[in-house]
Amino acid sequence: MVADGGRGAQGEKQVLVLGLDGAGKSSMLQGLTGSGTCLCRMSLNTPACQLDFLEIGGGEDLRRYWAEYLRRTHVLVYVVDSSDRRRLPLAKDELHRLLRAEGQLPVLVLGNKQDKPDAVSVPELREALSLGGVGGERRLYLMAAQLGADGFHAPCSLQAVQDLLLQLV
Ligand SMILES: Nc1nc2c(ncn2[C@@H]2O[C@H](COP(=O)(O)OP(=O)(O)OP(=O)(O)O)[C@@H](O)[C@H]2O)c(=O)[nH]1
Ligand SMILES: [Mg+2]
Repeated sequence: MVADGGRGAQGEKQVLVLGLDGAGKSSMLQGLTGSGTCLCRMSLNTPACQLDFLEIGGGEDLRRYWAEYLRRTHVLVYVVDSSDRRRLPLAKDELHRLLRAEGQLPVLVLGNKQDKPDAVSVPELREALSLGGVGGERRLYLMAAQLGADGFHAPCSLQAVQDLLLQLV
């Protein structure tokens, strides 16, 4: 691989996966890449390119490092636990901190755990995360997801995630 100091490596696209602890980041990576282990770095070969996923944990101690990984990233996946109503304001603040740090980066927000009875809907999530005001040139998508209820992955939603990522990188 050529060390180009930026986002140029042809064929390899870095997908940064962030979100509060327990949001479902590892569940998404396990579902997409089919790997049973819980590593924070995984690759997925598609006909178009190789998607290199990098997950940084969402615990309070790790969040302060999130922004440092944005520069080499082609697309940010931000996973939110839609049933964690108490921490939606925190998830919003952390997301907007990232959006301010990188003005152009494409973002896919996943409203995860839609299977849970207390999950907020996609329109409610758009409101709670203040996504309506994110405008300008940025490509930002919000998708409902159900990434890993007790090891169960909804294959359709994972395929949709992969398809959208390939459009965004
Ligand atoms: N009900 C339900 N549970 C889910 C879903 N996605 C993930 N989980 C569960 O939520 C818990 C946390 O998921 P992880 O994927 O480990 O979360 P994470 O974002 O990687 O968390 P950290 O690595 O600690 O930052 C696990 O017990 C998962 O099985 C979902 O869509 N529905
Ligand atoms: Mg994890």
